[in-house]
Amino acid sequence: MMRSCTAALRTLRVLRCRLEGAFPAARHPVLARRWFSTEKVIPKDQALPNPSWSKDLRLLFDQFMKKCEDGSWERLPSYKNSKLVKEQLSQAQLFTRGYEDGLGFEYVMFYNDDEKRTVCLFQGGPYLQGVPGFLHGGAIATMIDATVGVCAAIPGGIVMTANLNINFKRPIPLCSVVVINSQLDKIEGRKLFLSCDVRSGVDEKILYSEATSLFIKLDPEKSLT
Ligand SMILES: CCCCC/C=C\C/C=C\CCCCCCCC(=O)SCCNC(=O)CCNC(=O)[C@H](O)C(C)(C)COP(=O)(O)OP(=O)(O)OC[C@H]1O[C@@H](n2cnc3c(N)ncnc32)[C@H](O)[C@@H]1OP(=O)(O)O
Repeated sequence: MMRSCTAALRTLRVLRCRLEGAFPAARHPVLARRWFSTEKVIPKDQALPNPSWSKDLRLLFDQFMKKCEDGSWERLPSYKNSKLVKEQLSQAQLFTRGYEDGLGFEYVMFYNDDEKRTVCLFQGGPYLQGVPGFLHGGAIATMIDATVGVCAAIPGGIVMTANLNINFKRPIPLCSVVVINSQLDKIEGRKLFLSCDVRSGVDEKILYSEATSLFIKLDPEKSLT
């Protein structure tokens, strides 16, 4: 337990250094305060298997962890209640991480720096229902946004979604596992263009959705509000 906490803290410190390096956040007054508070962090990595994960999600997770062994891919940890926010926002947490295990968004992301790709393994739980038996389109859009967002933020620093275009081709059964595969296509000044597809987990035979997106690197001189 002690060892895993220390390892988690070390990973968090490394991630923070990487984010600080990648993000000129220190120069953006509002976001820097929110993201890089020096308050003690209480880590709970939710991007790790829990009992709600299906056999397919576990299998894909294990396959990607194998790909991490040679360093080409890395798993991106997630921290609930990680005190990345100041006191007035202490109730705030990442939208996708606000559910009990298995009920909402269960996912883990992996990043490949050489290929500028992010893959998200996602299992959408029963609280994400839209049409009975299927995932709500907003939940799918959320996970697409989160995946391409991470794919943009790692090379791009502090970015926000300016445009997200999704074609929903097939409905995604509730509680099934899908693979969201995103890549950075091009950078033009502050603009980052990304694309992604969503396919059925394990066999990847069913193409559920396709999306393109535009992320904009925030200009530290401009106010967000
Ligand atoms: C991504 C998160 C990083 C955080 C990482 C930290 C921890 C990781 C943990 C979790 C990660 C979770 C990831 C979640 C991702 C979720 C991301 C979001 O959902 S963001 C919320 C939704 N988006 C918004 O609310 C943005 C609202 N819009 C704006 O605030 C602004 O429009 C702007 C996007 C900031 C851009 O404004 P700005 O003034 O800076 O730029 P300009 O308007 O001057 O435009 C610059 C350039 O871009 C062109 N542009 C702008 N918008 C569009 C558009 N919609 N379509 C096409 N082109 C656009 C504009 O024309 C300019 O072009 P040019 O320079 O050629 O003239």
